[in-house]
Amino acid sequence: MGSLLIREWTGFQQFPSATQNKLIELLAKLKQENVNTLTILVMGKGGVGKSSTVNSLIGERAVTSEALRPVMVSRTKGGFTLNIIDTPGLVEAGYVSYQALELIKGFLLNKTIDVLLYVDRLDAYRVDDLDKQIIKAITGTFGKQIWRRSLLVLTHAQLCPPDELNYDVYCSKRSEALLKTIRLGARIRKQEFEDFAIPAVLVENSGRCNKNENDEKILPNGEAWIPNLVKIITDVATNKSKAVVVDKKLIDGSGSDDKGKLLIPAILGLQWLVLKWIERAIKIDIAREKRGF
Ligand SMILES: Nc1nc2c(ncn2[C@@H]2O[C@H](COP(=O)(O)OP(=O)(O)OP(=O)(O)O)[C@@H](O)[C@H]2O)c(=O)[nH]1
Repeated sequence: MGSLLIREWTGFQQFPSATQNKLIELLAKLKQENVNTLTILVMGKGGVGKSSTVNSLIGERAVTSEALRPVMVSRTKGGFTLNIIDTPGLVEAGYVSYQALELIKGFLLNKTIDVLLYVDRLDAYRVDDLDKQIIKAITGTFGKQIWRRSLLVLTHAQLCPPDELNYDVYCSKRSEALLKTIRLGARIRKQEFEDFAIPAVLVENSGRCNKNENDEKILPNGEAWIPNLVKIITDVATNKSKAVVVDKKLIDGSGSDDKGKLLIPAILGLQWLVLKWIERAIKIDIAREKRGF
């Protein structure tokens, strides 16, 4: 982290004062809980709006799109440090990019992930097996616990739903479909998943996003989305679950496969017993043949 450049959070001044006031309140709340640093990891497929969301949160064009490697942007304000890690898309030629995951893993070594933003588009209508494979790969890399520290972020939220569906109904259908995919891909029991409820948050990064009378960017339902996104991030960061420490053990053991690894000695032992049993049976057979049976 020697070369890490931590700059003053000047982009903060770009937010309208109504947003600034709400953010100051949220930062004060974090301080009360002794949270002085937040490290947010942003992941998802390519082109879903990861970099744009990072820039919206920072309030400046801090990262450029199509980064081939993870990039961390760090900003400080009043003793608080915000780190946001933008990552390359997790799909390459229609498959999960394990190369991208390896790069992300390596970059995260010795860092702690406080919150994961899993980004997808609100205006995509399908969830398919590839989505499930991506969730599986993330879970395999960081362990199931990462989902307790995550938010589902849906970009392109300023849309007109198809088939004249009501906006809220459309949004909940899309987020439910993605949350179900997360549950199935991460193999989390339904009850457990419902207990820790991953929040879904809507985002509109476009410069053409509508604004309210206070100049804040709003969603079609009138909600100012930047303060709402930051609020949900702070809720997740303080939800009493453990942050994900990316150490060598996690990287080598790759999280959720640990249970499988524990079974390896048992399987080897069983194999040895079976071999011994076969050996014994063969010896008995040979002895019988010698005795002329
Ligand atoms: N209308 C609209 N466009 C968006 C939104 N978010 C991102 N975009 C656009 O979608 C395109 C892709 O956005 P990026 O932020 O580069 O997406 P990314 O996920 O970082 O892409 P990769 O770096 O390739 O993985 C860009 O042209 C953005 O301007 C959004 O909320 N609304």
